[in-house]
Amino acid sequence: MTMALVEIVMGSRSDWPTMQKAAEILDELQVPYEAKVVSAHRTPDRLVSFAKGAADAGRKVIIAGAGGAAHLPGMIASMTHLPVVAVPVKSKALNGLDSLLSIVQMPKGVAVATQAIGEAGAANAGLMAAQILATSDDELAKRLIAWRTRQTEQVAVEVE
Ligand SMILES: Nc1c(C(=O)O)ncn1[C@@H]1O[C@H](COP(=O)(O)O)[C@@H](O)[C@H]1O
Repeated sequence: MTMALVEIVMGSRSDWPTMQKAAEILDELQVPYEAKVVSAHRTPDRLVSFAKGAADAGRKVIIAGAGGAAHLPGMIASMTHLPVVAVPVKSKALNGLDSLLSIVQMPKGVAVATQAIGEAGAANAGLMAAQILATSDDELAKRLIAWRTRQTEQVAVEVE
């Protein structure tokens, strides 16, 4: 069995349609991952055990998505040295601006790599996680370069 290198965590099952976009990119790049629901607010004990155990469990990067009062990515980052790539999920009430502002304004000393709001941000979170892993994995770096080349070719066809 291949060990998951990336953990995709989200505050609620309702975030999955967004966070699935990260999973799709990781699938395309053949990066093994797991996905689970963890909430700083609703399941605080589960959050602590996940965040404190993630490195020992073999994870190298954490992707964390949450909406509204989105404290999940920052709280995870406070309890692990692993890079946390964050996705502000688009909220119904405020279109994700609340999620973005909750996530992005981290205090100095605890870093979170915040992506754009919604599905594009989730896809880019998958790419960013792969790019981090590719710094020590030459085969993955080749797959990333090929992925980008295909994207460039696709755009070239579309604009012709
Ligand atoms: N922002 C957080 C956290 C957290 O940050 O710990 N836990 C759940 N949530 C968010 O609440 C929103 C609504 O959740 P429900 O759809 O379950 O009511 C979701 O976008 C989730 O990420």
